[in-house]
Amino acid sequence: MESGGLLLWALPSALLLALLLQLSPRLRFRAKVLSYCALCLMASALTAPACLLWNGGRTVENMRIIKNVVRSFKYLYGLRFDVKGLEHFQVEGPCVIVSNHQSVLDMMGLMEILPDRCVQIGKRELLYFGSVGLIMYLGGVIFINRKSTSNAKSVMSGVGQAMTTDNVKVWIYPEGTRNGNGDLLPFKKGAFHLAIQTQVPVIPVVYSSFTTFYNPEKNLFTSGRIRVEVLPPIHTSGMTATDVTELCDTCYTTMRETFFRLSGTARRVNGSTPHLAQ
Ligand SMILES: CCCCC/C=C\C/C=C\CCCCCCCC(=O)SCCNC(=O)CCNC(=O)[C@H](O)C(C)(C)COP(=O)(O)OP(=O)(O)OC[C@H]1O[C@@H](n2cnc3c(N)ncnc32)[C@H](O)[C@@H]1OP(=O)(O)O
Ligand SMILES: CCCCCCCC/C=C\CCCCCCCC(=O)OC[C@@H](O)COP(=O)(O)O
Repeated sequence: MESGGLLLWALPSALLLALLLQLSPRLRFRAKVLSYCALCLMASALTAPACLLWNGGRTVENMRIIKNVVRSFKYLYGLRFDVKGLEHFQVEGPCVIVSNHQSVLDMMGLMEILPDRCVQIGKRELLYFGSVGLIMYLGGVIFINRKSTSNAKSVMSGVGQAMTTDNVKVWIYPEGTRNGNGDLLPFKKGAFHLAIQTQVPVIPVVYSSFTTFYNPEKNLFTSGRIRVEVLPPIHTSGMTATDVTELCDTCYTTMRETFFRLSGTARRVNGSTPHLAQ
């Protein structure tokens, strides 16, 4: 096609698309989320060869490369992180880090503060997200089958051994799924079993609510500021399987209080009308 003809089609199409994006908040929201997914896919495809060349294959060392790439994404989406308590990551040896999980945007918050030699536990399905699955595999992400408790448990006990022999930290989202409703879901216990089985500290990390700048129900995806707090380690030496529930409850209560404080929002009591957070 001649360049004049191309211009005749391309220009009005671009203008029409821009107009549609302006008119429809839903379309604008979807386009922005889609752009995030495309960015992740593209960045992963470009970073994977660098990981292979630099470190030769699947290793936690690749997380440093991934982290440096992902940390630049926040500028594209106007997101800023105010981080407190990073000194609590300075523990000797392995630990289990637990944090709240609100959306796919959490990857940016994760990479903002990810300590060295730290891998995440992720659902098995992520492995099939094209280049994103590949980069996660290369970074050493541990994939679990959430549909099979026995499989998840046996993978987790293998993780425990690797943590101590390879001096690796593990990052787990104890809610077990994304939750953007302005509260925390009840915690699953795998992270706390792992910490007690390996006798390593649990370090809770809390991200403030995204709801003021990211809310799929309201087609909202704007720039925003996220407050992050790394809480002091909870030591597990001497704890046994009978302490799992108490450890899990302590973490949940502390993280939920911190979440409401950081978000400056209301506290829900048994799903009822929220009371103002103190
Ligand atoms: C360069 C550009 C890059 C672009 C960006 C791309 C990528 C960036 C790269 C890397 C980033 C990766 C980030 C990955 C994030 C992934 C996020 C997720 O996928 S979250 C979902 C997956 N994670 C989890 O589910 C973890 C939390 N879940 C659990 O801990 C669960 O307990 C479980 C182990 C999965 C099991 O769950 P299930 O529902 O099946 O059972 P229950 O929890 O109810 O437990 C039943 C029963 O078993 C006991 N239990 C649990 N675990 C253990 C254990 N390890 N040992 C012994 N017993 C265990 C539990 O206590 C229950 O018993 P009881 O009721 O008696 O207490
Ligand atoms: C050739 C295959 C093409 C596949 C296309 C896949 C498109 C998606 C591409 C990129 C998305 C970027 C996602 C970054 C990683 C997000 C990790 C994440 O947040 O996973 C969610 C998981 O914690 C919990 O899942 P659920 O809330 O239980 O659900």
